[in-house]
Amino acid sequence: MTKTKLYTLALIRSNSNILLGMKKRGFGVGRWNGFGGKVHSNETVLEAAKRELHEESGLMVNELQEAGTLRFEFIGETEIMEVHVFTTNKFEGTPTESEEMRPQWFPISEVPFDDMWPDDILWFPFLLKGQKFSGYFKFKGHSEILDYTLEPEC
Ligand SMILES: NNC(=O)c1cnc2ccc(F)cc2c1N
Repeated sequence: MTKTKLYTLALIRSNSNILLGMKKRGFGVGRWNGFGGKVHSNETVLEAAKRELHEESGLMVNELQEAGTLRFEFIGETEIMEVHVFTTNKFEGTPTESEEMRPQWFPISEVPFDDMWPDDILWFPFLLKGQKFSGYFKFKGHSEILDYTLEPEC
């Protein structure tokens, strides 16, 4: 019986740059990620996105734009990850390394897809165009996408 669990993912932009975090430990370690994590039972998805962003990067935001929704299935696991993706270019503070993440700005033209989750190169174009999206990815392990769907959402 599959169970869906809610997660957040925030991508922060500044002019022609995007902020990514090198995951220093745990799930996704060694990859450049957006900032996010699990949604707690006592908070909304938006509250969780703001909390996780601050915990992982030190940045504070008043508002986040909904960018899309991604669902991830991993072969052999019963949990479906439902990841709510947000973005903004309005933030306060300076990106600061945490125990989890080492933040770094990248020019949009130099996003290090080779060192990111393999789905990113597929949906980043929607994010960068401001086109909302919805995707589903079936993973075998953490690096092989067996199949996927990805479409624009109005
Ligand atoms: N910037 N992209 C991410 O942070 C990202 C992308 N894809 C994923 C797929 C499965 C998963 F468990 C996590 C991610 C993820 N953090």
